[in-house]
Amino acid sequence: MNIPVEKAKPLKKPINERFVYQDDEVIDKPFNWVEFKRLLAYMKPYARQILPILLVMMILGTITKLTVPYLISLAIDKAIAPAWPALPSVKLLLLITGAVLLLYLIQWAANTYRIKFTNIIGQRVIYDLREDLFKHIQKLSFNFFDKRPAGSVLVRVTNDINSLQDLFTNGAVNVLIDCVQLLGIIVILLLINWKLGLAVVVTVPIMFLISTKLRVRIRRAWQEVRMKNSRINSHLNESIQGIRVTQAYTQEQENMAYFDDMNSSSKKSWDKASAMNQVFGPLIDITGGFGTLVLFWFGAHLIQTDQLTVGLLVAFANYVGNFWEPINRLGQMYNQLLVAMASSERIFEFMDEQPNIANKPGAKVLPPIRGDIQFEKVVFEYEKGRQALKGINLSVEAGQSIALVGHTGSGKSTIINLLSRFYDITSGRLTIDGHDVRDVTVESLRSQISIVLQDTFIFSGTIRDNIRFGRLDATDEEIEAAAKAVNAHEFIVQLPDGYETEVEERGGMLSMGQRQLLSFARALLANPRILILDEATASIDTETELKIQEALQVLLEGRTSFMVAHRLSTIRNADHIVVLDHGAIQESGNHEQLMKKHGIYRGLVEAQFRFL
Ligand SMILES: Nc1ncnc2c1ncn2[C@@H]1O[C@H](COP(=O)(O)OP(=O)(O)OP(=O)(O)O)[C@@H](O)[C@H]1O
Repeated sequence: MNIPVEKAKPLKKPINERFVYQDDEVIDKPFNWVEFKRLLAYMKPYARQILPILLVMMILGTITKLTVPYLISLAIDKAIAPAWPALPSVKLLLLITGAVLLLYLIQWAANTYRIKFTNIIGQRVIYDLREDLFKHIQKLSFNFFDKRPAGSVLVRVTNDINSLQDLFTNGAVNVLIDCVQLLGIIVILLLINWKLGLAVVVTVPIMFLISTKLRVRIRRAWQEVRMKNSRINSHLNESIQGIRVTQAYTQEQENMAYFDDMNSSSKKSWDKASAMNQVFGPLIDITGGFGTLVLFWFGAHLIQTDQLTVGLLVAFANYVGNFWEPINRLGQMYNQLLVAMASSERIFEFMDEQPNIANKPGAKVLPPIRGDIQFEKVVFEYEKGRQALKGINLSVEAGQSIALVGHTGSGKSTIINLLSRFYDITSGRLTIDGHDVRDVTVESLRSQISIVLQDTFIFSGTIRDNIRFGRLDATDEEIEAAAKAVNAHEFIVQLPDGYETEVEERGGMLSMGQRQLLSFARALLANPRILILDEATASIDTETELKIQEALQVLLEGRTSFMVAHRLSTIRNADHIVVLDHGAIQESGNHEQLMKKHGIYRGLVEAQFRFL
């Protein structure tokens, strides 16, 4: 019988290949002393105040902890077993019990304060680190962000700093305590009975080896879990940001399948890691049990041969019980340290990144400018060998309005990026009032230029705060005056709380036009000599456009302005229209002059007219 063979479906691109998320997790890193010292330097400012207290608490805690087993051995040998002739045994027992109680109390107090101060140091260090990192990232130039997805920057400020938090709040000080405790126990064991001490101490390296080896594997397994979770986060972030596009193209199923894939892979690695974790406990117990076996077997022999008392054997067992704890923790700490080192490496990598655009030594403060701008044979490359601007010559007088026109990718945004010195030109010269932009401080240059971008960025906060972003010391009256001047006041007062209305990040509740008017008010408040508008009127309705046109007149008044606009109707009144093509100026002049030329500009205007 012929069974019909189902025709193979054409292979779709596997969904796993659709989304590629960079793994921002370094699985294994050798210990790096230089970085470790750099990390410890963050503790320095607090070391003098807090470290001595910590040390005292640590020593107190350890001494009290290690004295208790010895007192118990005394109770057994001197009070319980044979009565001491000098003192009635009950009295001695009571005395010892009181002493033990007191010691426990001191130990409790010392530990409480130690934990409190460790947390204080840890939190302060993390606060400083996070602050330093954020401050530094804010200074980095555009080309740094061009190279990295926002998610990867975010992960370093959050996840990596958090993984250091563990090290500073629990780790660093506990290592010290554990080392002191371990050393103390070894000395006491050898003092009580060196033979038995040696027999027990020999098991330590075995225990340490098992603990470290196994923990390395467990750590890797958990790192894999973290890596997979981090991918889920990236996908989640992308999915939420792009939810409108996903729904518009009905890609929910595909997205779900991909998410499912990642989710189950994360679950699998979690199962694996947790299974390994479960092996660890019993294994340590078995080794510990083996140590105890040696202790009692050899201890019993020593008691029989009168080399040890019962009380001392109990004390021994007690010390040995306290012995595994620090060893176990030290192994754990070592792993934690390696993870923290990987994180700190990534953090310091960012901190060492130098902003490309920095004040050169001896840079002057740009005095208040008039607004004359000169581009002299300006060449610019984002990437070496690929010229985005090919020798631009442009002379702009103070107060003139310049419109930049051209096909997509012709270099319009690049020109305005260079004006604010977001990038440095590759060759040529760019001057403002005769000052080369590279010779003046970045702050003094940018404070005299305002930029209004097409995708106006609205920060979460009130409407008032968002306008005030233009000049932080502006009064409420100045803010409202600016809003009135650009026709924004009218819509603001209609909002539920007027100027105090809280807008979500990116201004989701405002329309495009409203966002634009807000950013005009922000720019007007800053009162810059040079104003840059990037496609400011691209996507709004005619009525809002009229309002924006009016606002623009107010905004442009008396300033040098650069306007990038795709709607050519909005730039008809510009003093000078510059037509760019493939990074070079092809035509320039005012609207009438360019229309007469029958060149690119006229072509663009006619094309738009036909389209309308
Ligand atoms: N950050 C960047 N890194 C590398 N190349 C870039 C970068 N930004 C722009 N370019 C390239 O530089 C050229 C000019 O881009 P620019 O953004 O100035 O064009 P534009 O005229 O403003 O285009 P549009 O009208 O589409 O905004 C393009 O070829 C673009 O691919």
